[in-house]
Amino acid sequence: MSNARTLGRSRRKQETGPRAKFSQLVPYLLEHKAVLSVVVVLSILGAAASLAQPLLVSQLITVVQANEPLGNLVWVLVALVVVAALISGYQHYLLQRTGEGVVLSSRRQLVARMLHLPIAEFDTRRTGDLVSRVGSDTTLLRAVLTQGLVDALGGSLTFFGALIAMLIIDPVLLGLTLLVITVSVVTVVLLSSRIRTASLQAQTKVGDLAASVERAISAVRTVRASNATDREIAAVGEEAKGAWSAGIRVASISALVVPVAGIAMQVSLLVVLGVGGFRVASGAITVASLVAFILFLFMLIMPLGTAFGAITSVNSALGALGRIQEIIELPSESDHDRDIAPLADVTPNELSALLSMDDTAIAFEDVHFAYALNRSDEADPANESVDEHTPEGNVTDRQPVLRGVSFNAPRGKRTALVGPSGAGKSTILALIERFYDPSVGVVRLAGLDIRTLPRTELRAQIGYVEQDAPVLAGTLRENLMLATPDATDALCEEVLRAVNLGEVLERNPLGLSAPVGEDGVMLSGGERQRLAIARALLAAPPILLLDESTSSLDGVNEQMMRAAIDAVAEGRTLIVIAHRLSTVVDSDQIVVLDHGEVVGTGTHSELVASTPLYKELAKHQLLV
Ligand SMILES: Nc1ncnc2c1ncn2[C@@H]1O[C@H](COP(=O)(O)OP(=O)(O)OP(=O)(O)O)[C@@H](O)[C@H]1O
Repeated sequence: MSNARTLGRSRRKQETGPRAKFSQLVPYLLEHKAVLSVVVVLSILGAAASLAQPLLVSQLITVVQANEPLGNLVWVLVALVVVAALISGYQHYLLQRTGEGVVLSSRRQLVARMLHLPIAEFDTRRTGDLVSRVGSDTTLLRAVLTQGLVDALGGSLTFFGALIAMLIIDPVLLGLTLLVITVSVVTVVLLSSRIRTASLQAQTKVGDLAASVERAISAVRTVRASNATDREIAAVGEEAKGAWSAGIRVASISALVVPVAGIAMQVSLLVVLGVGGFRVASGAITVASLVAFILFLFMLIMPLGTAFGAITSVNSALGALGRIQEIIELPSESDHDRDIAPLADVTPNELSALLSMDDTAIAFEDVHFAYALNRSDEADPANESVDEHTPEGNVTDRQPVLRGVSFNAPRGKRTALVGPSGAGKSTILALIERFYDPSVGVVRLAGLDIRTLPRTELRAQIGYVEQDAPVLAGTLRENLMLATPDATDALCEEVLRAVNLGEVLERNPLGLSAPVGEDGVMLSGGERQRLAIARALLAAPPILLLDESTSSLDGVNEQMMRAAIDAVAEGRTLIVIAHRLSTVVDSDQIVVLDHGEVVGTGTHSELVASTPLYKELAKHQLLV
């Protein structure tokens, strides 16, 4: 398939967006089937109480006309009105509650799926848009129950009850009424699919807006420093305007629905009054019957009016559901495993034992890898071969990042990865963590292909210190305990001191409960990195991957960093990406990468002699 066609397809998909059917809502509703059954019973009772009222009124008129005693008729009528109102109030509460329940479970499902998505999904999706799906789209589901189902259910019962009663009273009048109603129903049905499309676009625009707010806020310092605040405000304003105009489009289509219901009401009332009056005069029906017929007419039209109104909210909910389901239906990270290889039957203890015996902790064997370029390249980046032609696009689109990488990281030793920026060093760590799978070749842990290991077991053996923003918003304690939720405070303090962060602990009276700020902004760059190292140290994994910060550190900080690395290196396999050669000269092994290829492996002195690129790097950093 040509790229142009792929692009055309993805653009079309973007315009119409993901669509949801009403049936996709059913699983959410089934979760609440007990409450919904109560609501159904209440609806039947409520409809019966409402439908009995015109009959009683008609009887009342007949009794008054015949000058007979009223008896308890009035009281029964009053009681019916009160019971109908109470039933409807309680039913409304139950539905609101269930609506909240649907929102809750959709949020839980959505977040659970999101956090299990393959890392490659996050490379191409916008954070703000994802957040907006959890926050905004899910709330729209509530309306299906509160405004949609209640009216559909209670309303349809009253509607059909009224229809039967009217048929019994006067089929001719009913025929005329139905004619008017049918025209209005057809009009509304025709409008409803347009409302759904417009609502979906509106929700997509809200997602775009959230993404652009997130973009500006997450880089607020850079934006401020670049004097770009006003431009960012304008850009966010544009997105807000997009959401506004999409909202206006929904409003203008749904505004057409309201008068249709009104007109149906008025025209049918006029017809019934006119023709009904004539039929009373001609003796075809009695006055009491006409009054009852008119009351039933209201019961017929009113649910129709509210149902017409609910069409907007139900269609908005279906638009939002489309965006929710789009994420929920994405394969999760581990869904790929079934296609790759059967999982090895190895317990965590066996894995640790294997690791403590094998001389090679991690091995790369002729590993090739390329990142998927964009979303239209829908094929799974984890499973694809670089040499394959995917159904969606030609692989010449995808730049190989690793090209035949092979090296062994010996157990208990320190291996350093060095090379120019973009050489593929961080990608190697990402493959060890199985954020991505190699296109060709194998990555082994203690001799086992890591694709045959459950990801949780694999990751339990590995500590990973990211290069950027390795600190989460929250407290020092929360950051430390991310991988080890049952660590004691004493242990936390010990690891902080081991990485020279004792001072951070002492400068705030809150100690471990001291907040670190969004992305750890309350800490310096060096402190952030060391906090991440302390976190890894607390988990005490046998293998540690460390992507050293590129930020330049002053002498003292650099010294502290080296001490921290020495502390974590003790007794474990360390693979460290070094941007400063000074950090790695004493490594047991240095692997030099260039353009995704290993161009040299050895110790510092060996590489200075054998590998011109390394010699060059060392010369630049004044090490030779
Ligand atoms: N998530 C991603 N999606 C697409 N391309 C990526 C992704 N991450 C990295 N790349 C690309 O892969 C190449 C290798 O990146 P990588 O981060 O592995 O290099 P590096 O050697 O660690 O660089 P640095 O020293 O600057 O951190 C780069 O060209 C980069 O643009």
